[in-house]
Amino acid sequence: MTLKIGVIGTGAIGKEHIHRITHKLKGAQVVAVSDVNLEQARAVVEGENLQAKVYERGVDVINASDVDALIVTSWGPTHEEFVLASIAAGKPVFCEKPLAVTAEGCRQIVDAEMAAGRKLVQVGFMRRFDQSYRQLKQVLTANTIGAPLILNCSHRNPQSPSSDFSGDMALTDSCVHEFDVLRWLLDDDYVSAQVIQPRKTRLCDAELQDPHVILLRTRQGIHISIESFVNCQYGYDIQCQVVGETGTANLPEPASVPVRREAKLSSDILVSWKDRFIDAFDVEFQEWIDATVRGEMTGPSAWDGYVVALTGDACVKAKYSGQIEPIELPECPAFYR
Ligand SMILES: NC(=O)c1ccc[n+]([C@@H]2O[C@H](COP(=O)([O-])OP(=O)(O)OC[C@H]3O[C@@H](n4cnc5c(N)ncnc54)[C@H](O)[C@@H]3O)[C@@H](O)[C@H]2O)c1
Ligand SMILES: O[C@H]1[C@H](O)[C@@H](O)[C@H](O)[C@@H](O)[C@H]1O
Repeated sequence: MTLKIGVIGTGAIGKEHIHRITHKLKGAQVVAVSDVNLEQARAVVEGENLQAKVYERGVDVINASDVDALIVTSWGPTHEEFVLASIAAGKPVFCEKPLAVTAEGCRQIVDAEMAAGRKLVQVGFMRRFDQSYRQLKQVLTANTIGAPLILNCSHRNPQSPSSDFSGDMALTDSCVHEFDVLRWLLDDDYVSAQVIQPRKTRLCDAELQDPHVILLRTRQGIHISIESFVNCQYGYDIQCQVVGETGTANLPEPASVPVRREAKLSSDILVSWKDRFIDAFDVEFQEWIDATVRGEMTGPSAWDGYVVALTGDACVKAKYSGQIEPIELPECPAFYR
């Protein structure tokens, strides 16, 4: 069976996903697209040589009779509406992060999915599908470095990731990837957050605080430090080091040829999330397509999206209070265990 997909949002990542589904992956076809920028949606259909209808409204893609499943890659504040409409239509939906821009919005989605009685929602936390994170998890699972005690992580973008990047988006839009992948890596949850605002870089919008340092504590007492620096200038650099009782384990660097030349040793650093996680996105979508065809949902769930949003909210609160703020997670419903 070929899974017939409708895509809402044909911007940067929407285009990427349409391309990989059409030209790289197996088992799915994009049959409908929508974007408030209709011209752009039409250009993507033409550029990718798709046999797909272009709809003015996302909700019409969701309700189209030939669409089996949805991909939501529109602007973050629209996600909640489209995910809820997909659940109401009884159709599986892959939603790019954030699941919703508020924790309340994520909770509505969790409640709607549980009421529907079937897992339909997957959230685009692609790092769980990245080979280097999977290798790091294997090292921890094999107990190679003993119990994890401390994590030192960095999330660095060369420049602010989008033109509308503002306010606390470093905490609610960028570091969501760390919030998700680290609890998955450790099989743990967070209990508190503290946010430090170091000296600001001059090389960004004057109103933006950049960088941030986020300190999280987990139920097992593991201390996590995340440096978020979204205008670091030099590249797209994601780091994670786990300090365990008997050793340390680092997230492997993306492969690059070390060059020795003119008394220097150098290797390339990537500059975009598109390249750093290109293979992870491919694996993420192939697994989603295959699971959806089997009638299953195996990736990061709406509950994961909700936990991440609660963590982001606690970080925003901690940023302005200057205090260590508790992260109070409700018990995970049996539906998601
Ligand atoms: N997983 C990742 O690493 C990753 C990377 C980039 C973006 N994202 C997420 O993907 C989403 C899109 O990001 P992007 O970089 O492609 O942004 P973008 O601005 O390039 O694209 C967003 C698109 O959504 C469209 N849009 C806005 N409102 C809409 C509506 N009501 N109906 C249909 N289309 C609408 C816009 O016209 C635009 O084309 C964001 O939520 C972002 O956080 C995730
Ligand atoms: O939307 C983007 C994307 O998710 C990237 O992976 C991340 O590095 C950026 O900081 C974020 O804002």
